[in-house]
Amino acid sequence: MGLKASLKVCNSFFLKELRPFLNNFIFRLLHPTVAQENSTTSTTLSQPFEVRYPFRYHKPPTEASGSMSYDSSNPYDSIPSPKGFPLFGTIFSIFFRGGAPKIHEYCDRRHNELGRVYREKLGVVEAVFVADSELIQQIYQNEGRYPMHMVPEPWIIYNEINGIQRGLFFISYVKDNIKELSSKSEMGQPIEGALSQLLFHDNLDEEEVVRIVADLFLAAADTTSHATQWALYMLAKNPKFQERLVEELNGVVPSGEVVGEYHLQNLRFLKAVIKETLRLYPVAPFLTRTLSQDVVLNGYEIPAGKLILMSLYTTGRDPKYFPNPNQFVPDRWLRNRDIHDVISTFASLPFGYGPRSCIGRRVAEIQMELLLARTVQAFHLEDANMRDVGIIMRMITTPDEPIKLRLRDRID
Ligand code: HEM
Repeated sequence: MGLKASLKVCNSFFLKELRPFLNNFIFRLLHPTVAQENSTTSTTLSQPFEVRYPFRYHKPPTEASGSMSYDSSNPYDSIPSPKGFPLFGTIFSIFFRGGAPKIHEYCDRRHNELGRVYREKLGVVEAVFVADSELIQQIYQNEGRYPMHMVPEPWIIYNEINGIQRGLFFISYVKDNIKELSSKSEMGQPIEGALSQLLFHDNLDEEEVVRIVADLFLAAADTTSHATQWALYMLAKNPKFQERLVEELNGVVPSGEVVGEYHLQNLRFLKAVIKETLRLYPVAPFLTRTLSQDVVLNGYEIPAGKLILMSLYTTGRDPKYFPNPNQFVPDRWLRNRDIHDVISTFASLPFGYGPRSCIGRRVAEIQMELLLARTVQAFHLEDANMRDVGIIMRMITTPDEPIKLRLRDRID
C-alpha cells in the first residue's frame, strides 16, 4: 500500500472511529455531571421504582439503592467478553469489521461467538448485550416505573453546547414558526394546529415548545421515512405479497375510493407487511436500558446502573424465533392461520416496550399504512436496484445505497 493510500486509511479511521471516541472521552472528562447522569442511574434516581414479580432469577433488593445479595449466580466479571486493549477496549476489532456503520453485524457475530449474553467495552462505555427473547422480557419486567434509556451521545453534546435541557430529544428551529403564529395572533388572525395549541392554550413557554416540537421531528421523521422505504423495497422485491395486498385492499376499500383511516383496521395483511419489515430492518437495532436495581440475567449478576443493549437485529433474525429468518414472510404475523410461526414477540420490538416505548408508534403506523396502501393501490412496484440493498447504521438502520423503485400505473 502506497503512502497516499495509507494516509487515506488512517484519515478515514480517524474520522469514522477515533474522532467520535475521543470526542466522547474528552466530553466525559470535561462534563462529569452529564457523564454521571447517564452512567450511574441507580445512585442518582430519586423517584421510587416498582418491582414486579414473579421474575425467574430476580430476588427482591434489600435496599432501594439496589444492593442485593446474589445466591448461586455468577459475578458480573464472569460474563463472556471479547479480549480488548486497556482503555481502547475492542475499538480496533470493530473498525476492522466495518466500524460503526456495520455495528449490527459486528454484535451479531459476537453473539454467535460468546452467547446470548456478553459484555463489551466500546471505547469508554461498557455494555451488556442481550439477544434472547425471554431475557429481554425479564429486563422489561424489571425496568420499574421510570425506565431509563440511553440518549445517543451526539444529542447530549448538542444540548450541552447549546445550553438546551433535554425535552424529549433536541434541536432548535421552529422559532420562526412561533414568531409567525404570535404575530398572526396579535393581528387577530385565526391560527390553528398543534403548535398554536401548545403555545396559546397549554401555557408552555417558547423554549419548551421549541424543545418538544424539535424532539418530535427528530424522533419522527427519519425513523418513519426509513421504515417506509424498507417496506416499499420489500414489496417491490416480493411481487406476490404486493398482489396479496392489492387483493386485501380490493376486498376492503370500495372501488374508486382511496384508502382512508377508517379502512385501516380491516387491513390485517398490510399491518403484517409492516411488522415483517421492521423485524428484518428494525429502525433502532438496539434497545437500551439501565436498571435501577440489581438483577440476575441468564445466571449473571448485572449491577444496577449497568448499560444493557438488547440486540434486536440479532433476535429478529434468529431461526429459534423466526423460521427461515431471512425470508420476508408477512404471514407469520397473522393469527388464526396454520403458518403462525412467530414464536416470541419479545424477539421483535421495533417500537420498544413498556412505559418508555415509542410515543409516536400509532402516528408512525398510520402514516406508513396509508402511504403503503395508497402507493400499492395506484402502482406496481418493481425493484430497480442492480443488487440486494444492504444495511448500514447511521444511528438508525438505513440502506447502503439508495433504494430505487420503478413505478408502473396499475390500470388493471
Ligand atoms: C417507524 C417509525 C418509528 C420507530 C421504528 C420508532 C422507534 C422508537 C424506539 C425503538 C424508541 C425507543 C423505545 C425504548 O427505548 O423502549 C423510540 C422512542 C421515541 N419515539 Fe419513536 N419510532 C418511530 C416513530 C416515531 C414518531 C412518528 C414519533 C413522534 C410522533 C416518535 C417519537 C418518539 C419519542 C419522543 C421517543 C422517546 C421517548 C422517551 O424518551 O421516553 N417516534 N421510538
